[in-house]
Amino acid sequence: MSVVALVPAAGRGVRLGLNVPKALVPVKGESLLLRAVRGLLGSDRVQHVVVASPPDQVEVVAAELATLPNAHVVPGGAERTDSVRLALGAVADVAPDAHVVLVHDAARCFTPASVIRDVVSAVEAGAPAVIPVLPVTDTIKRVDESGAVVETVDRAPLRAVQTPQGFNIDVLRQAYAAAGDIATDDAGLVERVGGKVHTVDGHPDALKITTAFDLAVAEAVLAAEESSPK
Ligand SMILES: Nc1ccn([C@@H]2O[C@H](COP(=O)(O)OP(=O)(O)OP(=O)(O)O)[C@@H](O)[C@H]2O)c(=O)n1
Ligand SMILES: C[C@](O)(CO)[C@H](O)COP(=O)(O)O
Repeated sequence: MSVVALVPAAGRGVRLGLNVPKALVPVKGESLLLRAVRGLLGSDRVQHVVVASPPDQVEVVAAELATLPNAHVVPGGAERTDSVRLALGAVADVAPDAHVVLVHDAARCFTPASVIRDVVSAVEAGAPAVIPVLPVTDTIKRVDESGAVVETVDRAPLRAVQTPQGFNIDVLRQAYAAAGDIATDDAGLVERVGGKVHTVDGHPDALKITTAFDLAVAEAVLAAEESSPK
């Protein structure tokens, strides 16, 4: 029985604005993708990784990951949902004994190993779906079409969702078989088919790099890690 991670990495990174697929953007000389895949395999709880690459960059992405054992590359799709679906389709060949599947954004490459392990452990303990979450720290308002505030939302029960999201593989296959349209959140697809989604603690370092500001934050995180004593 093995754990396989799917890494959607086929996004264009439009909001980052560097004219290169975001997964291939380097931070201190190493791409987000290389860091994300190495983090998964280095957690010691993930045996195989299937990366969904920009379709026109499959060879580039394969070369980027050539030093990592058990990293496999497939062409991704137009939307994140398509990329995850294509990677999920490759699991039967890559890891036929997989019982747990993680879905982890390449853009969350600084996720600590402890979060990856906690997600895998919770699925192995019997949860059909598990997501890492953080409390919402901002004040949240609901507004109308004109932008006027309708109410102040109670943030106590709200959580911001990170990856890796973990699933019993049969549950994720069932959720994707039923998914008709675009959904950026895999656990949301499980909810739609009536599956229970559990949470574990996320981590601030698992931020999704979307904008230039996020990239600057990630560089600061890395610099802090490198300067902290082991
Ligand atoms: N067609 C797509 C779109 C996104 N992703 C991946 O899904 C993750 C989350 O998407 P996001 O952060 O929105 O990335 P981009 O789509 O690249 O960003 P943008 O919308 O700014 O272009 C990323 O790892 C991205 O590579 C993917 O595999 N296939
Ligand atoms: C899965 C996810 O990372 C959870 O925050 C997120 O939903 C990815 O897609 P999005 O386009 O950034 O919403």
